[in-house]
Amino acid sequence: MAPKILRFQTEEAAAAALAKYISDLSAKSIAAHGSFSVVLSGSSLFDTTRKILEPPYISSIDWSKWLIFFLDERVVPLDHPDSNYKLAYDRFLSKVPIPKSNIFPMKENLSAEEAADEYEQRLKQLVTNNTLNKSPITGSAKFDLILSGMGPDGHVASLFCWHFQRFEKQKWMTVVTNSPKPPPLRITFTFPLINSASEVALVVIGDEKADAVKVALGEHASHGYPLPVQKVSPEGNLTWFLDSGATSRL
Ligand SMILES: O=C(O)[C@H](O)[C@@H](O)[C@H](O)[C@H](O)COP(=O)(O)O
Repeated sequence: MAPKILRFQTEEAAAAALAKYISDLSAKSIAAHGSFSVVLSGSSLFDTTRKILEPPYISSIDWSKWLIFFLDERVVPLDHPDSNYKLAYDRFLSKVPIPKSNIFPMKENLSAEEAADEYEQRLKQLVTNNTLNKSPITGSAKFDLILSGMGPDGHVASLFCWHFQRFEKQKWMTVVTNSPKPPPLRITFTFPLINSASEVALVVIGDEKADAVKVALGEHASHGYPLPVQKVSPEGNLTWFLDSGATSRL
């Protein structure tokens, strides 16, 4: 399906639209199957998700039905300043009544390979016991929503331009040992898992993202050696949330 490209004059307007989009999807998913599975990336995403913590959403959303997963994680303890879990907890999860048992961080104190395998097995188990939906096309977990940022180089999750992990076809999770964005050791969803989702929102704010947005969405969008973000093509819907900085080169 063609992506929906939402352009906003200001980051404030993008944040307001993102909060409504998340809230609507939460209500729709809970009505359809009793839960809302949400995958979070890291970094600046939590600036733009801030309005979900404000009225009316903070009290209208049924937080008890949310299930939280992590798109990528740095291989550090969960209370380390570099941890995506810690960032999500500090900026978002600690402020809403999502039951702790509904939050699925990657395991600490394992090697990167062990932690990636363990997370993949845990996701498979959650599909088997019907906690997570399953894609009828790929057989992968089918998340209700993946909320992802994009790096200035067009990376998503920890899938980077010149790294082989972006071509993974089988595994749901993989390891990156030399991330150009520090820290270097990471665990990440692969494209087969990302693209099995019902909805992916790409939240891209600021003019340092404008070049990659131009490559991905511009009139002469490159198809030669696509940026990782250009490989985001979910079974369901893809929605871009962009501010005027990010679209300044379109
Ligand atoms: O581990 C991380 O850093 C993130 O999960 C990563 O994939 C992030 O979404 C992009 O790097 C964009 O980050 P910014 O929004 O800060 O540019």
